[in-house]
Amino acid sequence: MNAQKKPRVPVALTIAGSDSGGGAGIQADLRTFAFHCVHGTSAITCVTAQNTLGVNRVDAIPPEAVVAQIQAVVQDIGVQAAKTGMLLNQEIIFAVAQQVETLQIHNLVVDPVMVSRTGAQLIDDEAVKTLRHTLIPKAAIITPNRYEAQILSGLEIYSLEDMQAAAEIIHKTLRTNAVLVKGGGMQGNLRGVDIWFDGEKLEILTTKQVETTNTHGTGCTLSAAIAANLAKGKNLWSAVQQAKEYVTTALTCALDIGEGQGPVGHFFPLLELGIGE
Ligand SMILES: Nc1ncnc2c1ncn2[C@@H]1O[C@H](COP(=O)(O)OP(=O)(O)OP(=O)(O)O)[C@@H](O)[C@H]1O
Ligand SMILES: Cc1ncc(COP(=O)(O)O)c(N)n1
Repeated sequence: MNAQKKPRVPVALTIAGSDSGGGAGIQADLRTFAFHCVHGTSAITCVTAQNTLGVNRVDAIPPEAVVAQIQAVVQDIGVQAAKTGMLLNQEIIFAVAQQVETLQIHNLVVDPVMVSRTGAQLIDDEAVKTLRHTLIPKAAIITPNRYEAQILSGLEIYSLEDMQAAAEIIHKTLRTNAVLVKGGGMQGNLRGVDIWFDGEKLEILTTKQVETTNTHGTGCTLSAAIAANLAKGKNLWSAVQQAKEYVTTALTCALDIGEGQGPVGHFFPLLELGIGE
């Protein structure tokens, strides 16, 4: 049995960390998969004690346990797409990259989670190196935010031109199939503008800017939505465009909970249709 076994419904796998506050990580990914009518499966890499104010503690799951979760899902259920989020350390990254290769997991979205929006470093320096060399080259697309794109490209990013240059450098030096540099961390009217580059097409993705500080989990949600769309058989460019629309809608429904940055509202668009009241 391999990753391509066809189930009745599309299946996606998230390989990521748990966020106790429910805003990002595995919790955001599974809600996003469900909203897209894709069956969500998970391999948990670490457990964070976190809320809207920040990350208080992180406990790693042993790499063998991460591998066992991936194998349990893929060997029985099969997955049409997968995403990675917070992978924490180089042992986990290496183990995940090996499983992607061995189990032939296709349609892989790598969200190279390194620094959270609250400024917390979420992965150590050795792990960044391993991510570059083992997992990133296997991805259909990688989705760095502004700060991650700076680390991966070696450029300081302040303008649209900087974002475009970073996307081109990342594509060239890391040999990725496609890259989406996300602009949630940009200032002024660049906030929410993303850059796509696949070696041929350089595109600027713009949607309406949402005036909210409740943006926790936007990156996780975007990459999970891309994976969900790929699991449903959409091509990469359509998957990205539709995921961008979804994250914008979820942002307009962001939740004002906690004292810090609240999460996006994954299912709250349904309330407008009178479902879930
Ligand atoms: N205020 C906003 N208005 C519109 N779109 C936004 C806004 N903030 C973020 N986005 C969009 O959300 C998506 C995620 O980008 P962002 O740069 O926030 O990722 P991130 O930093 O990885 O997210 P996370 O907070 O999960 O780590 C992108 O498509 C980005 O353009
Ligand atoms: C488990 C986990 N995964 C990813 C993020 C990044 O999300 P954010 O930048 O919104 O904090 C996070 N904070 N926690």
